[in-house]
Amino acid sequence: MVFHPHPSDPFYEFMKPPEDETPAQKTARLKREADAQRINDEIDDQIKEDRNRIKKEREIVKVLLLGQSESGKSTTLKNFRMRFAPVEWELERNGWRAVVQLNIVRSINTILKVVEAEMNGSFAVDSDEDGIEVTPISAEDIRFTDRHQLLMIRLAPLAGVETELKRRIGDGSEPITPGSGPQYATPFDDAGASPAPRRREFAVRSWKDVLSRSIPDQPDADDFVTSAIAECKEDMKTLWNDSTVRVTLKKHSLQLGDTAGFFLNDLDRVATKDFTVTDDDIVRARLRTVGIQEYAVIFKEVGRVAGWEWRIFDVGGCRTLRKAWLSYFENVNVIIFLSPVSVFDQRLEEDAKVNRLEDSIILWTALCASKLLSKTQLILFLNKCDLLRRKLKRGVRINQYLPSFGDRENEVITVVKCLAIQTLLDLREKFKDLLRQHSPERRSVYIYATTATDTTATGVTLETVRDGVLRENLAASQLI
Ligand SMILES: Nc1nc2c(ncn2[C@@H]2O[C@H](COP(=O)(O)OP(=O)(O)OP(=O)(O)O)[C@@H](O)[C@H]2O)c(=O)[nH]1
Ligand SMILES: [Mg+2]
Repeated sequence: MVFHPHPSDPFYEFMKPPEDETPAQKTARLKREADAQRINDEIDDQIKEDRNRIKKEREIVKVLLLGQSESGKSTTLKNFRMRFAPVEWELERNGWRAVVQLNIVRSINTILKVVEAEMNGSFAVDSDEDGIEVTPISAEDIRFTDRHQLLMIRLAPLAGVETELKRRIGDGSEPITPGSGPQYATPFDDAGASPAPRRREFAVRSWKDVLSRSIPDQPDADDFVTSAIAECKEDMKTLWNDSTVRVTLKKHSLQLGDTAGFFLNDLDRVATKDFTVTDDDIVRARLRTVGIQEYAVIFKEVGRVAGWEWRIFDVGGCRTLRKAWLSYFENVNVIIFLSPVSVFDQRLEEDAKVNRLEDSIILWTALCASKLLSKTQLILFLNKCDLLRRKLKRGVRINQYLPSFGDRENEVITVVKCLAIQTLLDLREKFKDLLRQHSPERRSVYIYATTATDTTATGVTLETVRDGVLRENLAASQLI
């Protein structure tokens, strides 16, 4: 609507039409006024739109998943998406089939390499992608037979299957060697030395690239990879269940059952032509993150809030990739830090000198001390509780590796459950103390004991986390 001032308005004199205006002049004037009004309205709309967008962006919660490699960041992201973005989750389901298949053939090929080295009586520090360190051991107590030779021959095609799967998964994205290059213990440090990585693992820049590629809706039973895996099923089972092979793996300290992407106990189901991927398979499948992945999760209704959006960023946790985290620290609302609790007897893949739990502590301390992150809400997941229990059951103790922990030699805690709880309590206190000592200002941290592969329990934890963030946000906005 064109604005016409009232005769009492001081602008009236300026804006009133000339008295001798011809009909043509009047038409032109009215058009000019209408054009001016339209432009005005467009500018008003744009301002309104910008205001709404800025308001909405302020309401979007920016969440970073941080932690060392294999701490469970991507698995936590999968849980978020499974629980709160079920439609997209379903669309991606079949894309994970190839990742599970790659996990299977990699485990088998790893076993084959160790067995082969053992059969040859040789030892080698393998520098290829698996980086299996085969140490010399006496061959007397390991007796291989022709049956093993035959198995090796029959399973040899799986090397080609692994290459093909990597080509498919990596095609269009970029297989990278995450363990090489300058290393950063924390994102705030200068580059440290670059020791040779112990094991190199297949990685892609983003799942989106992998999963959005042309993936058939149904398993293709005639596909070369699926057929080859199905044909090798019985031999793979025989290899995995063979007692001589098990002794060999044990001698080389290869705890395959505890490693990422382990599916050898599920071969009857997963090594078949009509294998359909379950939720559990997806959370157990391992695909190392190299690039930073961003996913939006929209909560339909939380209390009285509807359509609340979280932007979740999943980073690569390897030391060579930590510098890249820094550019995501600005305006981050929530950090979910994952510290795997079962790793106290393990060393970093990228630097064999560093104990994995100590690495996690260094990283947590640096994040707590950062001024840039002093307003960020911290949430700590003490993850891989299932593996902690399994390790404790095997008799491995934290104070054998880190003497400052669980220093209660006189205390006899025989029940694994109690020991696990005690270890978790010790760790919780340690992480809390570090926050208290290093945070630039007083703040709290929410700590959860998690097993990210247990999707039911993790789903409940994520709801609690979401509700906690909502409460903190409301409290903060009332303070403002
Ligand atoms: N048993 C067990 N396995 C877990 C748990 N959390 C994660 N995993 C497995 O550990 C492996 C590594 O987890 P990811 O989520 O890929 O680790 P990440 O932190 O994203 O690692 P990067 O991408 O290398 O930084 C996967 O195979 C997961 O299935 C857990 O609580 N228990
Ligand atoms: Mg990851």
